Amino acid sequence: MSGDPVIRVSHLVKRYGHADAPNVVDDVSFTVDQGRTLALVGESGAGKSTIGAILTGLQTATSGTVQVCGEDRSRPARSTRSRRHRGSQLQLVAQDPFTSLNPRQKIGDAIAEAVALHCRLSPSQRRERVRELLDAVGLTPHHATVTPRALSGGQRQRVAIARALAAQPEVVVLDEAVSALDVSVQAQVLNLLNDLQAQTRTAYVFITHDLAVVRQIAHDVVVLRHGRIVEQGEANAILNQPQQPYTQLLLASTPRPGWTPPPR
Ligand SMILES: Nc1ncnc2c1ncn2[C@@H]1O[C@H](COP(=O)(O)OP(=O)(O)OP(=O)(O)O)[C@@H](O)[C@H]1O
Repeated sequence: MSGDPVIRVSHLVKRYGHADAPNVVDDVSFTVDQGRTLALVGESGAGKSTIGAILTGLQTATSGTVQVCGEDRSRPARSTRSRRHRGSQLQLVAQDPFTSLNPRQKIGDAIAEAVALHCRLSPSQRRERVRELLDAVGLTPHHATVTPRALSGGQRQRVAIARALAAQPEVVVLDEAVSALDVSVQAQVLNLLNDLQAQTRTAYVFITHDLAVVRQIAHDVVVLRHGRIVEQGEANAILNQPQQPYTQLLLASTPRPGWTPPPR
């Protein structure tokens, strides 16, 4: 894998519905290397989630190609085996883990289920792996015994991350994964993601409308508007010296480090 991007998206186009419908993703190309975080940013309707849905196989591209770990993902998986194989390479963490967590299932069982799907382990090895995953995301064995309702939003998002990591994927796509959290909890989850990445070299595709979040997590940025790339490059360059008026406008509406709230 060394040196090869884990994600390669080339000339991606997506239209919903008839052939004359507008392209909601229009000729988008980017790569993501192992151990790096690419942020897809842009205002509502820019096409960010559609790109995430194509990467995760929930949507099919109209044209263009998507490769994950060198394998073509442009067509949907045909078999359960192929879906599982793809899941072992790429996992999704969505904005609201309530949609992916069964409200009646204990957290330990939810994580054990994800472990069992991707690794052949004995029951005792599986319990050990669940403990390791809970520990990796800053939760305790006690949390394994409760249902999602007993957890805070930040803790639920940690569970969603643990479930994604159970597959030991090369890539995690995070679609507005911290948007619903308070800023301080957001910072904790972003720190956790950074720490996990340093250990595992997992690549992240981070979908967000929030440039303050981009500042904390991204190595590279793709700025989208109406489905097209406005600007792309290293996060430092884009955030500190944006070249395009649209990026400048996005940045101007985002608090910067050192920003203090106006007096009340
Ligand atoms: N299933 C669908 N059918 C038809 N149109 C869709 C569908 N999903 C998204 N769209 C349209 O595609 C465009 C891009 O939507 P998308 O959700 O990808 O944007 P986004 O940048 O993620 O926005 P947001 O931040 O609001 O989620 C929008 O105009 C949206 O209405």
